Amino acid sequence: MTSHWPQRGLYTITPDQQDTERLLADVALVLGAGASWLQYRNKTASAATRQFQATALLPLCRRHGVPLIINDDWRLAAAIGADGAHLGEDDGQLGPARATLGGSAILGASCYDRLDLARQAVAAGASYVAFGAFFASSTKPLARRASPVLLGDAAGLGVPRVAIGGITPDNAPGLIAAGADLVAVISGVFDAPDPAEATRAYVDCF
Ligand SMILES: Cc1ncc(COP(=O)(O)OP(=O)(O)O)c(N)n1
Ligand SMILES: Cc1nc(C(=O)O)sc1CCOP(=O)(O)O
Ligand SMILES: [Mg+2]
Repeated sequence: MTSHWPQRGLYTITPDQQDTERLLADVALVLGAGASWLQYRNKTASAATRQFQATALLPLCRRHGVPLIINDDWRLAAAIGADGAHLGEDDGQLGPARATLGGSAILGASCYDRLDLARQAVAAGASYVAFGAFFASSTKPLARRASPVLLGDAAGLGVPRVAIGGITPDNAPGLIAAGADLVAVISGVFDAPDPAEATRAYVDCF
């Protein structure tokens, strides 16, 4: 269901950035340097700011041919015409999201350290499954931890496997070798002194 988008590569996720100009400038650098997918995630902004920032990111993503996926809120994705949504355990059901966003939308599901959740997610309409956290994450220090073995165990699900959590250009190759199709990164890209250079370092892992 994600077929017209790249099925491998760097999946960048935005940080909690309140300054929209800075957000757009950093995302432009990252997309220009070869990121394959972008997720808009802002856990601290108001609903109005999230709508404003997500709307502003959409033409930028379109210019670079990169899908824009909205974290947590499939209704926002539908409202602005984004390419998909990412739902975790507290973010509602996949079924209504798929019914509203349509068959070609990218619909991601957090599966943490659980293959059973991944199987259920695919049955409910997920177009990719995400596992993590594989390493200690400064963004989410309390994230439960997953083993890379899970990525191999999920090989037969028929959807891309996304790895997340504390991923760096040094540890990404091990996850890719274990079966990750995309690696999802926040701080390793957006906290780097040069986000474009950091992006290229991840892209070179594939
Ligand atoms: C690609 C990807 N994987 C996992 C998550 C985490 O989702 P969730 O557990 O809902 O946590 P929050 O991101 O909402 O804090 C994700 N966003 N993206
Ligand atoms: C948002 C998120 N979800 C995780 C999970 O394990 O489900 S880990 C995580 C944080 C990812 O950020 P960073 O690349 O800075 O570690
Ligand atoms: Mg969530």
